[in-house]
Amino acid sequence: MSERMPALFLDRDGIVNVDHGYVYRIEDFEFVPGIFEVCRAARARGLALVVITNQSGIARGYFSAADYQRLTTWMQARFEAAAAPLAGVYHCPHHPGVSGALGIDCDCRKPAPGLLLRALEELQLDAARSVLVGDKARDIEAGRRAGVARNWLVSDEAGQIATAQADAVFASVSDLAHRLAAGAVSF
Ligand SMILES: O=P(O)(O)OC[C@@H](O)[C@H]1O[C@@H](OP(=O)(O)O)[C@@H](O)[C@@H](O)[C@@H]1O
Ligand SMILES: [Mg+2]
Ligand SMILES: [Zn+2]
Repeated sequence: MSERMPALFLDRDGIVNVDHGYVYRIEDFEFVPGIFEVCRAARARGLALVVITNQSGIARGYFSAADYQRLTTWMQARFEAAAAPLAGVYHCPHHPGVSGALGIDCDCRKPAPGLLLRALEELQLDAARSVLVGDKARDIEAGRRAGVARNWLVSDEAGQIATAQADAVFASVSDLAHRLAAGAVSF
């Protein structure tokens, strides 16, 4: 039996790309500075890269599942081209506050741990050696509930670390990239 790999779980909006609000068009998808450096550092340490994202814009009718998939396919190609291939991308299309089939109280919308638990199982990942990077308290909570060992918050809001119960806080993704390069923090 092969050994489970550790992972770097990445929130999407706010960590991979600038959160302009329910982004679904390629032309609105702006990579956050430093994200590829962080991902290459993780790959160099043997971590699989997995994106975990709430996409309630689908349930809300702001964009379609096909729109989401088109952007995701393009994003995956950009990661490949940056020598940081993604092992998986998991999304929650639901929102409990809307009508329709996707208007459910699901187990995958963060802070619920469902997407992480699915990725851990399907990709045979080791939560105890994994790291999650998110920009919201709900990302940190999902990571903790899934048993991810280290849950890091990127936030420029003072006081967020205590509220979010994060294991570390970074002012920006490029701040994290610089600290990794300097050896001040490691995967
Ligand atoms: O950060 P991740 O999980 O990758 O994705 C978040 C997005 O789905 C959107 O989530 C929304 O929150 P609500 O889903 O409406 O609560 C808002 O925060 C939007 O600005 C944001 O674009
Ligand atoms: Mg986010
Ligand atoms: Zn869901």
